[in-house]
Amino acid sequence: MISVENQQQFRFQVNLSGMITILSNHLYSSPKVYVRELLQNATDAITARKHLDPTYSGQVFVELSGSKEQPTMMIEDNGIGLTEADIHQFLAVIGHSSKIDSDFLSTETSFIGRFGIGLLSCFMVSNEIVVLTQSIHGGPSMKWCGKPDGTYTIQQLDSQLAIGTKIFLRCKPDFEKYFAFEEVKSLLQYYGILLPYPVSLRSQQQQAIINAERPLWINQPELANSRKPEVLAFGQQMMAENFKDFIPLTTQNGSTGGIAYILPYSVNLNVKRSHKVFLKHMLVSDSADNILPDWAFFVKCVIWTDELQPTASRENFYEDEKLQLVRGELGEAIRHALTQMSLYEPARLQHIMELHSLSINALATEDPKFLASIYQWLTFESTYGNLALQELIKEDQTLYYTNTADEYKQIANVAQAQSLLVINGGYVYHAEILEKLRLQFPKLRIERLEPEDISLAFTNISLDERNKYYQVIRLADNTLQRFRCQIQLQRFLPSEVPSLFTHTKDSSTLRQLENAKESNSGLMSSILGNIEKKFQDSAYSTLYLNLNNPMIEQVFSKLNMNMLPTIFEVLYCNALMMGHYPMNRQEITALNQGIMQFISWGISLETGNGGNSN
Ligand SMILES: Nc1ncnc2c1ncn2[C@@H]1O[C@H](COP(=O)(O)OP(=O)(O)OP(=O)(O)O)[C@@H](O)[C@H]1O
Repeated sequence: MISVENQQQFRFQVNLSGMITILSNHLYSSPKVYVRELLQNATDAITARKHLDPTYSGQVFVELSGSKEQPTMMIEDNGIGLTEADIHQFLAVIGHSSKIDSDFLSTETSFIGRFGIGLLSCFMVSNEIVVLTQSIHGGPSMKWCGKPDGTYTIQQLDSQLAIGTKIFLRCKPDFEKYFAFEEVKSLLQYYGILLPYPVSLRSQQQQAIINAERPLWINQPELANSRKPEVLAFGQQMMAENFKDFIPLTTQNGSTGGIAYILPYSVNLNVKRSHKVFLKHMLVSDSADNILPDWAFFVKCVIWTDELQPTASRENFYEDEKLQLVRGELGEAIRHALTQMSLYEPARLQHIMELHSLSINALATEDPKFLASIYQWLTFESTYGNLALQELIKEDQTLYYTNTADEYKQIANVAQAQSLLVINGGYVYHAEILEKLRLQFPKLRIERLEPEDISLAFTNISLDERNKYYQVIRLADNTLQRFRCQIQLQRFLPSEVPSLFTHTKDSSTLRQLENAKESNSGLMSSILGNIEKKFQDSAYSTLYLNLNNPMIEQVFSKLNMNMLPTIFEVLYCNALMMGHYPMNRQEITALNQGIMQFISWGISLETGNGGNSN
């Protein structure tokens, strides 16, 4: 064993160029972010100076010069500057930031930077970073020169500079486009459009003011409603979408606010959420996906916040309690605005709901209060057409709804012809919403309709008819017994529908078990077989045959008894297909044999042999 006295301590060595490769390949989305990091540092330096003198007004100046082959950039701020000690402590130590205490995750800060790595992003576009700086705390002006191999030099300047910092970058070969005037201008605008102090850009030939006007409603989103054209134009500029409507957002403490622009087209639930977020006036992300509740996928937001913590890549925010609170409150602001619209601007709400029913429905299933305030405007497919619930309620009858689209398809024709109001609950969230409404508002008379309930609207055949067709009904029952299906001869509308298949819950379970058994073998199949036995006695389905239908009428009154078993089997299989029920092996075989039989009858008729053999 090595004794403690013999142990030697070493320091980790950092391979800076390796780290830069990691950062540029995995942390930063593009070399463009060097502009963001420089602008952020300048902003933080101005904020730090403002802490000492709140009346101080900051400014940032960017200059592009050098030759076409090797352009250079200089960014100058009149912020707090750095002393020689600051340089050694912060500029030259990777991962050390002057902007935060050691326990940075729990500390609130008025600065954007916090990780002490942002400046390294400049090495993506330059092989040298030169910093000239004069601290507000006095001391000589300093020059620091850092290289990507991890070496740096530091020297005192002979002359005294104005308080602030100038950073110089010389472009690496092949990165010239990141130093082009238009590119730098658009990057500065992209990140710095909302900065509260002037940012300007100059080259030998051109100059530009980056953030000429800062909208008034940025600090007071409630003002946005009275400046609609301006706010919509801002949305167009920010997100290149032709928005028509928006909802201003603020949280209770006022530290986060923004504009939720309503997307002018429908989107599906899986659409990528991407909101633009400004942190302390600087754009940090244009693809933040965790700042609003999931249901709010019908809005694209511009958010500004002073309180959230960005991740090191700046592309998203830490999932902490603060973010959860902010997300909840921003969601609440949208919900509140929609509820207010339901009271005072129903047409506006209706328009939004038509475009974004999926999102609104998702919210309605989550939130009973919201559901209560907007349910009248929810639109459903029904046997009376596509109508808002308030129209359907006016009909003054029970609102039946099916649980699935298949159930609806199966009974819609019949229900329609009998003026029965049935809603298709098969769309995403619809059955869930109707069930919630049923429990929340018993007065609305909403009922779940099982396919077997539809027979309530059928007319029984007369006693005479029953006697007349007794033999045929028995034969039909016997034929379909092997499918555990019973026959009901009734009259219903529309008369074009010859038959209708319905089944009980047990029968539905049994059908699923049978199908599962067919596609499994061995042990699994015998387990399923045992379960199946439990349902066999109670699992009956019903095939309603419609005596109003001329073909059924003929089947019962005119046909040769020999042909009937095949006809009933095919009618049964046809009704299954119409109801979109998967068929088992026995049923498919019956259908095949039936079709063959019909073909052979057809041929016999053609050749004059009659059509009554089997
Ligand atoms: N323009 C500037 N004025 C004054 N100090 C600066 C300036 N730019 C950089 N610094 C100093 O250099 C340090 C390192 O900067 P860097 O951008 O690497 O990290 P950061 O801004 O602290 O954190 P982050 O990595 O989150 O951006 C800063 O903490 C700050 O002390």
